[in-house]
Amino acid sequence: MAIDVGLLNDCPAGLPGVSVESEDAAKEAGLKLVMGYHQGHLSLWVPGGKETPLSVDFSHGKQGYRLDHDRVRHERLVKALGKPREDRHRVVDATAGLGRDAALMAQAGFQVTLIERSPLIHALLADGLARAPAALAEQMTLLPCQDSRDLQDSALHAVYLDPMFPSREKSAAVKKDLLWLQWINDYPSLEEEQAMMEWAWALSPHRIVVKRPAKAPYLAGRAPGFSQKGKAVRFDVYPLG
Ligand SMILES: C[S@@+](CC[C@H](N)C(=O)[O-])C[C@H]1O[C@@H](n2cnc3c(N)ncnc32)[C@H](O)[C@@H]1O
Repeated sequence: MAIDVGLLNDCPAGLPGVSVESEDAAKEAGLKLVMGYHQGHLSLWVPGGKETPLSVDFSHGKQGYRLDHDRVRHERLVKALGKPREDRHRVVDATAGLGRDAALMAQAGFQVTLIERSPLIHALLADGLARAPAALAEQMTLLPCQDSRDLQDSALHAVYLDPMFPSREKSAAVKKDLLWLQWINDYPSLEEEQAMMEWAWALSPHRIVVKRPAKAPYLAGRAPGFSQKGKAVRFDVYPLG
């Protein structure tokens, strides 16, 4: 079950969580995470913890480096997407999360529609996009917080899926941001995975690309046409036409 997050007074209105006056109050209330503004970014962090707060930043740090024009075409995700055909440059990122993969796809030249159903993660993403470089932000459209399966769309190059998958590693080895995402999100059931695949199929994109941990079973048990394999993750590609 997802945990409750402490919401400081400066958080956007309407988010789910427990209102707290201060970080100390969140800690005293036993809340594992708190949300508020840190250095001008909407952020999530462990109250009283030493870890750097988590926010979405498309300009600096590791993400900024990966977005370099020359590097992006070497990314396995971009290879898995292949070259867009005709005038189909649009990709639906149905599990947008913190928008990292969406930014790679946008930088590779795709027009990306981002969908995120967790209100807290959606708020982080919206804040990051509001600060993103204009050229990148123009390639990315964040829809209002919703379940992607409510979307009907057509003429897509690809639907991209990166649903949560339980980590096999011990907590200390799991990256901080991944661990925190795991705290506030529930894992999809097999039925949900199947529904996600069926929805993606029904949109008739040229291909569906699914990100999985390297050793994880195929999403919804469906074998892909081929995979782009890396050490830690692989991208399963379902060419549809
Ligand atoms: C592993 S994260 C994705 C990380 C993302 N690829 C990135 O680069 O930051 C999965 C995200 O998908 C979202 N999600 C899962 N099922 C969804 C659905 N049916 N509709 C919209 N969002 C969904 C979860 O809330 C979670 O934030």
